Order: sequence, then structure tokens, then C-alpha cells
Amino acid sequence: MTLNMPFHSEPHRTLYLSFQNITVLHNDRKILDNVSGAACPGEILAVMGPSGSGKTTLLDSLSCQRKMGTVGRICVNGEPLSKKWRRKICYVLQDEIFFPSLTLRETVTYAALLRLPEKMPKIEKIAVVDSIIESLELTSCQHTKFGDYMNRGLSGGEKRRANIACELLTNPLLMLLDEPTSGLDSHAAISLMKILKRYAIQEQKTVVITVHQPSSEMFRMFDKLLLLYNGCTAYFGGVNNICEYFQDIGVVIKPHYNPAEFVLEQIKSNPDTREKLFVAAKESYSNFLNQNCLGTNGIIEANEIERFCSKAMASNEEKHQDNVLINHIIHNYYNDVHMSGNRLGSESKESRLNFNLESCQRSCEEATQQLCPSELQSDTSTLPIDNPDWLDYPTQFHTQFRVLSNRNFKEAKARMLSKLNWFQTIGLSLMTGAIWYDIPRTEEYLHDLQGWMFFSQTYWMLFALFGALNSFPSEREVINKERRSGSYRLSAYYLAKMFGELPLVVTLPTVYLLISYSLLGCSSLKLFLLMLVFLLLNTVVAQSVGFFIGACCMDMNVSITLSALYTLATQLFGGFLSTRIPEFLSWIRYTSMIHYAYQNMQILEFREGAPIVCKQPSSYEACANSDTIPYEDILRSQNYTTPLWLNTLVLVSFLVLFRGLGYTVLRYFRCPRT
Ligand SMILES: Nc1ncnc2c1ncn2[C@@H]1O[C@H](COP(=O)(O)OP(=O)(O)OP(=O)(O)O)[C@@H](O)[C@H]1O
Repeated sequence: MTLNMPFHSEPHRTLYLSFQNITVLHNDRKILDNVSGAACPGEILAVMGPSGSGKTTLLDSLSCQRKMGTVGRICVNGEPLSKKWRRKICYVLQDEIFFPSLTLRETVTYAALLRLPEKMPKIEKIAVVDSIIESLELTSCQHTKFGDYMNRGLSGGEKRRANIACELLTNPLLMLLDEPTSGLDSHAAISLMKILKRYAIQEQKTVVITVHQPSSEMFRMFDKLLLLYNGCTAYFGGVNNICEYFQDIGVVIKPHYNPAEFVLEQIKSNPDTREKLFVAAKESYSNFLNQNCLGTNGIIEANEIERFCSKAMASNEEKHQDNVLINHIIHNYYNDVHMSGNRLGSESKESRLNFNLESCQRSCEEATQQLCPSELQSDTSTLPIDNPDWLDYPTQFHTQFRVLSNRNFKEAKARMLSKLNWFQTIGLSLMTGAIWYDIPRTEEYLHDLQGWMFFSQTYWMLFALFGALNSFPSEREVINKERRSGSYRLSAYYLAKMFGELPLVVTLPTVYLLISYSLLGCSSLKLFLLMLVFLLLNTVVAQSVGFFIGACCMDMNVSITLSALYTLATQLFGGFLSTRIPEFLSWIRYTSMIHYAYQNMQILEFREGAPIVCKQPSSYEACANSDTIPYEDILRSQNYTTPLWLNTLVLVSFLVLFRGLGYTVLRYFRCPRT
């Protein structure tokens, strides 16, 4: 089975990764200590080690997600790892971060629509989705939702493969996978590894995975192994000759033993072996380079080096300077062959070459210097960009907006219009309708009527604010993951979130008003529509505040506390609960959205609705000359003097302000590292 990817039409690119002396410090503790290694196109480099040995930290460093306290050199194709290259690297995390209410197929399709090039027709994008789903053996579960701890969905292995499917869409040159097989049964783990191996070979991709304790079968699929223990390198090199390597340093792997398990066991339990391995591994990086130049024992088959070098060269026909190391090795190889031509005996004719070890080692070291010219820490330079498209987003703003609006709508629908929310809304509407049923429009019941208005505004403020707050932490994870991979612009996501969720935000308040206000005694359709507009405006403002607080606070407890404080203050200063607010605190009401929304509702109800009949004796002066109370007098008695348009303008300003602040926080303060 082949991955029917559309990228074959592009000039084939490959990526050679090398990293040298990666050291990661955290509070003076060395999490990684001078770790070096390399990975070639078409190969799998396995990073193995006991729990806590630094495997994930190494992948974090290689993907540039961990810069603080990290030193060392990371190079790709001879260039320091720059932003240009980062777009060509995918990092599949151990955790699967997805929207639980979307199906696997929907998730991969949205990823394809966002991450495949704009110019590719939709039908071709869907074909890629089909191909990837089939290749990863996900066809049978493609219509299953991801699910969460409440509603079970895809299995762990299926989620793991779905994660990989989304990353494959971008046609990365380097795949970093953090424990892709953990939690899978041996069959599923082997099957996943086979898929990765096939992908690496067929597409000439470079794959780096971390793994705990692979089975013998899985171990044989790796090409190179980097063994870590307590952040130190215990082994780096090929997998094929690992038994001989350990034998040479006095660690004999018993026959029929899984080498991976045996070595890990020895490292953990035997301090002497550990020391031996650390000492031997100090030279492993240069050994590795030597082996690539010379082969084992300094002898190399000519066709071997041809194969090794041609892999990168053939794929970079247009830019053969891409792979500095390979070029350098070839150059030195032929120089050496030429220079030592006299020394080459009949073996050279048989394509068997034995050349100067020191010379090659020197050349490899030089190549490595060339390969990694700058320190990771100072890697802020912008290198010449051969193809500026790499820095652009794959799709245009309008496509991102359209796809994300659609996805937001689908994702939020299950959450916002859940059965529980419908039940709550209809139940509450009926309850308020029963309490305020056909309320007499007289001065005696004026306070009751105002109570309904205040309650309605407050309830929908709380509903929208806490709803937005609740959904945000999980959503933030997803958008951070997608932004890290450069899928879309934050502005497109932000606008799409506003517009995509709008029909959902307004549905339940509309149903509430329809039931509750009708039971209460709404006098005209015009009044109903006007009341609805202002209830919805308040709801959308509250959602913006919830979104802003959610974006600011990483800790859910803090965001709940802040939201509770804000909403309580908003209610206290809203004008219904107390009209005797001390002068020095009265300015706070101007920050209360309820203050404006509640005022607007009263203006509409008392101006447009049936008039309020005076009681006898009345507390309103106007009742001396009239049977009904003018709406201005009702508002003035509560010290409300601002007109409808001004209240509306303030609410719209709140909306713009909190949306803007939310965007700014996400853009500048909660920006995922790329
Ligand atoms: N941000 C951090 N703060 C403190 N300690 C950290 C941090 N990141 C990693 N560590 C520590 O560094 C060590 C290596 O962690 P890492 O997650 O890289 O290990 P690992 O080999 O991937 O482990 P596992 O196989 O259990 O996932 C651990 O002891 C961990 O506690």
C-alpha cells in the first residue's frame, strides 16, 4: 500500500538532521548532557531510555519547543535550524489534542482543507484524506468521534494514528514522534511502526521516535539508536551492529535476548556497565560519522557510499549543495581514493576500498563544523530562503476563515446545544414564565417586572461567560498545536470563532425569550424583536469577556475566581439589587454590562410595551395628572439617564474591547512557540 500523496509533483526534498552536544538545564540540573546524533532520510532513529531519561526533552529541543536553558547545535542539511525548516518538521506529541466532538474523518478533512495548498482543488484534498486514512488503517473508525473521558470514542491507538494522519498531510520532511507506540498492544504497535517504516522509505522522510521498551521485531525496524540514561548518551549508532559494539566493550548480549531490553536492563541495574557505556558513547558520534565514511573496520563497499550519498543527492538534483555533509564526504572520499590510489591494491578494482582513517575522520569533523556553523542559542539569523512559500500559510485568509467557521460551528454545536443546555433553557423559560405569568402592568408589580428583566440579563450573561470560559482551555490546546504547525492565521481563527459560533450563541436565549416573554405577556412582535436584540447583545458581550478571561488565565481555578468576581460586581452595580450605592463606588456601575443592558431592556419595555398603570397613592409625581407612569420617570427614579443609543454604543464598545483584548493576549502573550 502506498501513500498516494500529492507531493510527488513537487521537487523531492529530503532532510538530514544532525544535533551536537545538546545540553538542557533546568534549575542547575542537567536534563540532557551533551547529547549528539543524526538521522538520515529514509531512516528511523529511535531514541530509547528508561522513564525520565530525557527522551521527550530531546524531541522538544529538536523541534525548538524548548529553548530556555538549551544549548547545542541543531542542523538540517547543513543549515542551522531556522524557521524555514521548522515548517517542514512535524512533532507528534504523546498527548492527542483534538476536538472530542468531531469524528476522525472530519478532523483530518479540516486539517487537509487548512494545510494543503490553496491551489489544490477540494476534490484532490479529499482524495489525499482518503489515501491517508486508508494507509493508516483507519477506514473502519473514520466516522467515530474522538470522544473524551465522559463519552468514549476512538481507542488510544486510533487516536495516535489520527494524530500522525494530520501531521502527514503537511508532507513533513522530518517527523518527530514522542512515544507513538506507548499504550498500544504489541500488534498495534508493530503495525504502526510498519506504517512509519514504509513511509520513511517510500517518501524518503527522516523519522525520529522515542520509545520505551520495543519488542525484538520492532527493534529490528529501527535504523539507528540513541540510548539515553539520565540525560547522558549510552549509545548512538546503527542498530545492525549493536551486538558487536556491546561485545567490543565487554557487554555480551545473551543469545535470544531482545537487545533493547537487555541493554536497558544492564544500564539500569549495573553501574559498571553504565560507566563503560558512557565512556564508549562519548566517541559514538564521531564513530558514526566514521562509519558512514568508511564503513565498519574502515572498509566500505563502493556501492554502499554511493547508496548513502545518492539518497540525498538524487533528491536534491536541483540544489545539490543542500547536503553539505554528503558532498563533503564524497569530495573527501574521492580525494582520498585519488591520493591513495597507489596504495589501493587489487581490492580497489573489486570496489573494496580501504582508506586513511585519520584523513576521513578529519574530513568528517570538518563536515560537521560546516554542518552546524552556529550555536542553537544564537540561532536567530534569517537564512536566505530558497522558496518563500515555505514561510507563507498554505491557504489564503478567506479559505481559513471559511473552513474554521465551519469547523467551529460543528465543534461547538455539540457543546453549546447539548441536551442538557436545551433542558436547562426550556425548564428555566417555563419556570420564569410560571412565576411572572401574565404579570399585571401596574405600579404594584413594577418591581417584579424589573426583576424578570434583571434576571434574564444576568442569567444569559452568566451562561455565555462561563460557557466560553469552560470551553477555552481545551480549545487553546488545539489552536496552539495548529498554530505551532503554521496551519492558519490567528486572526482567521478569531474571526471564524466569532462568526461560526454566533448562530449557536443566539439560539438558546432566543428560545428562552420566546417562551418566557410570551408567558409574561409580550405586547407586540416589534417589542419582542427589540428585546431579543438587546438580550443577545449582552450575551455576546459576556461571551467575549469569558473568552478574554479564558485566554488570560492558564489556571482554570484562577479564571473561575476572576469570572465570579466580575459577574458578582456586575450584578451588584447593575442597578436592580441596590439603588443606594455609596458615591465613591458609584463609578463602578459604568463598568457593569448589566447596568447598560438592564437599562436598555427597561427603556424598551416601558416605552414600547403596554403602559404601567399608577397605583393609589402613587410614588410617582406624574401620576397626579395621569393614570400611567411615563417611562422616563421610571428610569429617572433609578438614576438612569443615558439614552438607548448611548447604552448600546457602550455595550458594542465592550464587545470590541474584550474581543480585541482576547486577540492581543493570544497573539502576544499566549503565543505558542514555533
Ligand atoms: N519543565 C521541566 N521542569 C522540571 N523538570 C523537567 C521539566 N522537563 C523535564 N523535566 C525532567 O527531566 C527529566 C526528563 O524528562 P523527559 O520527559 O524528557 O523524560 P522521558 O525520557 O521522556 O520520560 P518518559 O519516558 O517517562 O516520558 C525528568 O526527570 C523530568 O522530571
